[in-house]
Amino acid sequence: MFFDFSLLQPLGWRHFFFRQLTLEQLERYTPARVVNLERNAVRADTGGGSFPVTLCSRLLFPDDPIARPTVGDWLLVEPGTNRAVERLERSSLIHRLRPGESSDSQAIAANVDRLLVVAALTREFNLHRIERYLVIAAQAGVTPLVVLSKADLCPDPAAVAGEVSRRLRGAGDVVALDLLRDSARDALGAWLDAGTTLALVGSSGVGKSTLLNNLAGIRRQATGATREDDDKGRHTTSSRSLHRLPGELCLIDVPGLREVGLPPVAGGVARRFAHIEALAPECRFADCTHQGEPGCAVRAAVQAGGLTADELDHYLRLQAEEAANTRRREQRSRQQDKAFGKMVRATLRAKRERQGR
Ligand SMILES: Nc1nc2c(ncn2[C@@H]2O[C@H](COP(=O)(O)OP(=O)(O)OP(=O)(O)O)[C@@H](O)[C@H]2O)c(=O)[nH]1
Ligand SMILES: [Zn+2]
Repeated sequence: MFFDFSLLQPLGWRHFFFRQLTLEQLERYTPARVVNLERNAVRADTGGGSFPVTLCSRLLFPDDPIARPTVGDWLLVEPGTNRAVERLERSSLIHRLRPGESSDSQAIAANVDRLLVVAALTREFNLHRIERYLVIAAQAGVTPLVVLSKADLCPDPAAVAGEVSRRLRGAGDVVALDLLRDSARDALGAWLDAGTTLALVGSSGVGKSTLLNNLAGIRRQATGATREDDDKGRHTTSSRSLHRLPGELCLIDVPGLREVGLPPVAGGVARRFAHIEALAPECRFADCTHQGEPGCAVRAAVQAGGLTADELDHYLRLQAEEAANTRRREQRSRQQDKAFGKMVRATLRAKRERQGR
């Protein structure tokens, strides 16, 4: 008796996941999507509502912490016991540098089709912060959709949208909205096919919950009151959830995502700034840093107006950050390997000594 897979489609199930299953797994387990994660409590859904699942120890303590199930992951669950025995390969993974002193990646959301980057058109508006999310999207291979909220508070939202759009260079879309009055579904409809999974990111107070409610068809009364200190701390829970919205949309909400350090893996910056990287081979020096060397094709592009100095400057800074994070991670894992090797040698030596006696 097989499970009815049509129940999973509104949850984002697709061929990519189905083809990972063996016949035996099909008979024994049910696929379930992780819809809530709070500390070690995991809830999943098979189409009929969420329920708690326990993770087998292999899933709970993988070699690489990034492999641990996160919101949006598909698990194979044993009916009856609700024990998850397997995590399916991900179609995408949004991750960032784990905040604090660590050099690890932190998984934010798995199996995401589009990254909804929300930024408010207020005094706190910051193009560089948006661009940072764009690198994270590029790293994950997920197309971004930038939602500029609070358009009603900005004298010329179209101009800002145009500026963001130029920076995107076709690698995503931009929409400016008054989230309290406009219909987000009308405005974003073209990008929201049934079965799409969105991940919602943006600073505190930019309107993420308002956008979620708007997409869910819940329109709160406009109070006219807007918080002035949008970027300042407001305590948010650590719970991350996947919400099911009308039109078979899944939206992953990541509260409290204020720090967005680039994950310690190369690739995101190069992909996001492919138009700059493509110029580098034209520089006179193969190791040109584009910081003032003669014959620099990248600086020449700035002179010619094809690139703004600000964009180049931010690219260089993000590139340095990504490289530093990656280096730190490699150093750490070398140290761990060394410590592990030392332990193995000590154990072998002890064994030899015991046998020698
Ligand atoms: N004028 C105006 N106010 C908005 C708009 N969108 C959201 N707001 C208001 O901005 C405030 C913050 O919105 P939220 O949706 O709570 O922001 P958030 O991003 O979910 O914030 P956190 O939960 O802290 O991450 C609320 O008072 C909203 O009513 C908009 O488009 N225009
Ligand atoms: Zn150069």
